[in-house]
Amino acid sequence: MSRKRTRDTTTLDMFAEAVAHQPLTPALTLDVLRDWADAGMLRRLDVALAAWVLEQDAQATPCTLVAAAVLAQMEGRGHSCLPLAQLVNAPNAVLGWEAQEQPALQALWAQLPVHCHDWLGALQASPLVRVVGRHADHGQPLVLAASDSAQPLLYLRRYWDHERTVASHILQRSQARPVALDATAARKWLDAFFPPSGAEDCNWQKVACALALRGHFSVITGGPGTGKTYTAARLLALLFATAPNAAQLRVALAAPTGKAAARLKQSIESALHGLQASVGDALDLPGLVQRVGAARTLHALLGARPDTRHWGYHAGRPLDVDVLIVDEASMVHLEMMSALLEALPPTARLILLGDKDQLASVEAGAVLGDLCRDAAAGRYGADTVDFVERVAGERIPPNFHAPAAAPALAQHTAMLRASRRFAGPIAALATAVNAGDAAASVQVLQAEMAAQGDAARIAMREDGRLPFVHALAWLGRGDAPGYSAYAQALQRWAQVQPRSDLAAAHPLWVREVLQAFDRFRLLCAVREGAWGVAGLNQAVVATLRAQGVIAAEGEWYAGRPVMVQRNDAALGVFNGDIGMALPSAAPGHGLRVYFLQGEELRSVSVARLAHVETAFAMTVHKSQGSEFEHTALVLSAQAGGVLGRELVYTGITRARQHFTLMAERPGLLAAAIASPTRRSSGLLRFLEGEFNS
Ligand SMILES: Nc1ncnc2c1ncn2[C@@H]1O[C@H](COP(=O)(O)OP(=O)(O)OP(=O)(O)O)[C@@H](O)[C@H]1O
Repeated sequence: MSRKRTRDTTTLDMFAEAVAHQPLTPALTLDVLRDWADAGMLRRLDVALAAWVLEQDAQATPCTLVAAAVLAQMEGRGHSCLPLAQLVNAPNAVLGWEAQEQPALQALWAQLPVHCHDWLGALQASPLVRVVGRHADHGQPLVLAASDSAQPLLYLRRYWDHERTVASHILQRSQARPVALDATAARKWLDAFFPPSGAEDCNWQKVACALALRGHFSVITGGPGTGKTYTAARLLALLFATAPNAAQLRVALAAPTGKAAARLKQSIESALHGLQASVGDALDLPGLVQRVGAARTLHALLGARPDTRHWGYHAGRPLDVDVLIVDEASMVHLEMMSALLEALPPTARLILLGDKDQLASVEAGAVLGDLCRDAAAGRYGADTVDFVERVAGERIPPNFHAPAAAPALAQHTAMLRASRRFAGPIAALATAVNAGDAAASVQVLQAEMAAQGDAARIAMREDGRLPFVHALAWLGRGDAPGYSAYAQALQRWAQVQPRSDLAAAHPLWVREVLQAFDRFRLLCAVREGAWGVAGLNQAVVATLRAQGVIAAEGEWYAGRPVMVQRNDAALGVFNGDIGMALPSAAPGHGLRVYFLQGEELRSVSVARLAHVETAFAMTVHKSQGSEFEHTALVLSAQAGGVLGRELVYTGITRARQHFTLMAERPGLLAAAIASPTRRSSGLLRFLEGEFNS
């Protein structure tokens, strides 16, 4: 069979033709998979797994090899396992290939067994596959979890282990005996922290605190501005107020990125200061603020060892904490969650905060989404309803009660439903997108543009004209800023540099430039292409050069915003941190990269920062945990399967005051809204006790 490195219809037709006229042997199967990798339909890594399976098991059948390659492909797309029956019956529902690739897929499928049980039989016969409940664990590289009642799932061993670890810890934590609680004291403090407002039927923030007081595990989810951090700060104060040994309470704050961690610490501390008025001298809140450790990335908290999968803290050397609050938990991938739960002592309380509807991590797993499957419905059991009424004085409305058996996890989960910060057209658009209603989303956009013209808070262009994207990036629109505000701040260096009080003026100027830059951001669905991160970064740099704002050449220039790509604990910079190269105050000391972390300004010499990327444009994935006054979401027609509902929702909810959508062609927004991302995972089945070995 010929090998071509481009994906064109002729080549793919030739694959289909060749497969149709030869008996399908394992060797031919590998050839087909390699051809697919050459055509860019699979990764070489995916085929390498299939080839390795055949090397190790000479009896491996074609369907075993295909399942192995697709499993590896799924892992690359963020799934923790492969739903086997779906692959057998509707391969393209799993693979999502384009129309021109269908004949090649169909030709191979015509030669493979039609029934899932034949695939299962082939996998079960392989010594490389451990069938859960049937085979002992000998370290087999693949794990098959099959049951009569539900879809069989095929795992790479590593992800099976991680899901099992996460599920067993969460089950233990959510089924553990409730913590002994002085209900009268708890009620007193809950009433003090959440005075009646009459705004909602049920104060879900108060409910969330009550639920979290009862156990060692709790999930607080909600959209932007629903008060997750506000609630978590009150919860901390409650734990402090009701702890027998409050003066020794060890509190840690963490998030997947440095920026989100710093933001969490800042918000918790300001919320605690704000509480002082309602507690007077009765509670030593400054003492509690002191007990809150530095906000850290999860990598730093767990003592990640660079370039290894090992962690400094684990079951044998647990973290030294009593309460751990993790923000932006939707970005915590399966492996990280597994490491975190292993390292957390059983007596410590874990509080996960996050928006379940946001994009999941790039890496495999969608743990928060899985854990929050029941969050909207509530599903609270009678015990929980009684407890909340007794301790918080809140009546959970009957439509949130469990109709029958109440799932253990749901009793530890609270969803905050009212946004305090996020209102108006941006919130209406986010709600319509989240509901999967493309027509309503477009209507919200059009109504705002028609009514407000240039002053519209949300706007959209779908005509695919790149010059408009470039103009937006420079000038913004109406009151919505672009990068010209940052350019002006940057150019003030000419006035700042000669000042006699430069040592004092320099940090103020650096803050001003960083804050001006943070007013606007271009967010992209993809990295490559003119409508991706690479093309838009180049375009903004070209505009800045043409305007004489930055140096005409060179990788490093004053005003270059960079995003850190790798954690470097020694330098104190972490994946996702954004800083800016600017002249240092000391003459002749060249450029340093300045980072604003909370209120603290830090700098690192450019020479020491090896793994960074220019950050005028960034992916939506990397923008999680950040917000900008004006956010522009740029949708490339090349984004394919990446364009999904969660990506659009996450992009919109990064906007504080203005949101602009720019699409390469009409219909991209509607298509994205119609494509919710479903990550395959067996976590809920683990939690329901279906897999127990
Ligand atoms: N019950 C409340 N009463 C008054 N103000 C509130 C209440 N809940 C939240 N807020 C305010 O609303 C704003 C948003 O709250 P907060 O930052 O806690 O939300 P969040 O869900 O953590 O937001 P994000 O999406 O940024 O993570 C804050 O200014 C907070 O002080």
